[in-house]
Amino acid sequence: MTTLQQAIEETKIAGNKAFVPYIMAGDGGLETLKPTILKLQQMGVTAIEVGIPFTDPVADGPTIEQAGERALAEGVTLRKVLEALASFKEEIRVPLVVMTYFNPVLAFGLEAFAKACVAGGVKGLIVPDVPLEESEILRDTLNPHGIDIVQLVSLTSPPTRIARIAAASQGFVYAVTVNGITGARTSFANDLSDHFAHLREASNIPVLAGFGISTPEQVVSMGALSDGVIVGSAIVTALHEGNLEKIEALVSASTSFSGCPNIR
Ligand SMILES: O=P(O)(O)OC[C@@H](O)[C@@H](O)c1c[nH]c2ccccc12
Repeated sequence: MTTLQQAIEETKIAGNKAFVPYIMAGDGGLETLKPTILKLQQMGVTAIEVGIPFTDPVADGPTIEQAGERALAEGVTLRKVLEALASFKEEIRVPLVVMTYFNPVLAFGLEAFAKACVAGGVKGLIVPDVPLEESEILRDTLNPHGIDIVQLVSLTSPPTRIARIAAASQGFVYAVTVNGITGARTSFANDLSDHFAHLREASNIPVLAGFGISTPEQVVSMGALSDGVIVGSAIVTALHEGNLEKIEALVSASTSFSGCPNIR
């Protein structure tokens, strides 16, 4: 079992759901990266998704796109983020999952990127613009360094594709809960339970739900269908506004499952 999967399984054993916040590295300046990660870890998050700012973030809605623009204006790059992580690696106890588009990785050089990830203590990678069919190169390069490649499943994936993605994904399966881009949503399709039941049946690693989740209530309802949640835009907004109470409320919703029979 990988470190990432292990961290998620531990939340399950404790009767809780995984809570994985997404942050935009360098939003507010690269010097905020360390205090932000340490703060989230202190709040009890399961893992942290560290976003790399990119000029053409095709899967992202306005909240994350704007956070990326702020970080780019601070001169933040993939290399600088990985170097910053390496500088306080010993203090990081939660697994970090880097989320980047493929272009910066290609520009970095795959093997050099893998080594820089190891130096930064990175445990997983999400590259949304590399489809399953092209993802072997990532696994071949990163797996020997102990880094998982997390795959995304969309709501519209047919069952045969869901099975292939679930089998290839490592650490966890990222179940995208909406059709479209990242960003807070007020409602979701109401037929998600069949989709999640099928996905969990097809996966022998945890299934986490992400996209659109922005309130404690949504953490609870999506957590009930899955092994945990990923929250991006709502966290990015709360960090930008310095609203730590909002983050605490979201995290504590993921632990409200204690004592409930585990539905899996
Ligand atoms: O922002 P949201 O709607 O809470 O969605 C999570 C998301 O931000 C994070 O996982 C993410 C940010 N950018 C992405 C691009 C693709 C896949 C996932 C992501």
